[in-house]
Amino acid sequence: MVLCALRQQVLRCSSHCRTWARLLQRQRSSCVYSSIHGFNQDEIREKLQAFHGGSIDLLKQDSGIAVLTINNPSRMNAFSGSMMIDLEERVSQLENWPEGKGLIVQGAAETFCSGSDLNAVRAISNQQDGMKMCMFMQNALTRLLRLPLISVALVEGRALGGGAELTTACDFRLMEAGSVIQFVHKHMGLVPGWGGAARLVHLVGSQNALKLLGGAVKVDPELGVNIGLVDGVLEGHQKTEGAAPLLQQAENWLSRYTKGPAPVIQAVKKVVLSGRELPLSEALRTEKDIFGMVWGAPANLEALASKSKHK
Ligand SMILES: CCCC(=O)SCCNC(=O)CCNC(=O)[C@H](O)C(C)(C)COP(=O)(O)OP(=O)(O)OC[C@H]1O[C@@H](n2cnc3c(N)ncnc32)[C@H](O)[C@@H]1OP(=O)(O)O
Repeated sequence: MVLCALRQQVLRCSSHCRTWARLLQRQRSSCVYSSIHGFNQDEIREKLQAFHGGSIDLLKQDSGIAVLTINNPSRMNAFSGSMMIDLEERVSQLENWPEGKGLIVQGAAETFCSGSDLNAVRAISNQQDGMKMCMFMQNALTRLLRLPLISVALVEGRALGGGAELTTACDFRLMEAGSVIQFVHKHMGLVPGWGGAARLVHLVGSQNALKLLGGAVKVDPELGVNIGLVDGVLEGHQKTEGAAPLLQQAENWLSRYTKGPAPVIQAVKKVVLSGRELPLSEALRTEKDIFGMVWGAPANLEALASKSKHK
């Protein structure tokens, strides 16, 4: 009897291991570009490294919510080349965080991010380098969006150009009253290249995306909420007396979605992600695999044992 139960447990474990392996394989293929697309990650890393300044800082908290800070205040948190590399490394760390549940992406010193560092942009303004930088950032931001964590961009001050694109690589966007998201690319003779246009169309529809990009429209919190780009407006803590610090407000907002055991929250994100990205049949098969990982797992057994009512 005991042997039989043990055998069943071993079988269940090895089936979970196979499912994990398959899902991990899918996660590894999170990148859009690889060598088959002529993309050489080491080559572009070396080039980007030459444009240093600033950092991307990661704080993993015991609550399971991490904070990623874009930190280059003297340039309004513009992305230098070394920050692009930092971002990719921080995403790798988050991909390997079993206790993780949520992520807040913020800018340092009360502003979000003013896009690419224009000094680096000028230095690599030839077409080939621009394309390589674009592929590197699309890979990093696609992996950010595909993390098994529920992510929020906390927009304070300005999110311009690539900064606006970065907000779309999170599941949700929160804006402080008075802040602005603006796809200024048109004014720079550009279009988004970090995947921001494709994600924007998914978020707000092609009509609204065309208006925002074609008009380089300044999106304030009210417009953002109206078109479905923005999920919540936070009180400016400096202007509103008694308001909690913005990061605290964002953590409170996010915590309603991250409450619970990490494997369950990660599974929630994974089923939504597969529904969002995969054709229906494949999404259904992935959902089945993910379901198999939570079914009969500790959180499920505990919930069954507690005979909870959902009142
Ligand atoms: C595919 C990616 C496409 C892209 O992201 S292209 C880049 C798009 N972003 C931009 O064009 C932003 C340009 N900057 C601005 O419009 C303004 O600086 C901004 C952000 C509205 C802030 O204006 P102000 O508050 O008046 O402050 P300021 O202009 O004096 O800026 C303070 C210091 O920050 C610097 N800065 C701001 N954005 C930068 C950027 N993207 N790259 C490099 N440096 C940047 C700015 O040059 C200034 O430096 P400094 O004090 O003059 O040494």
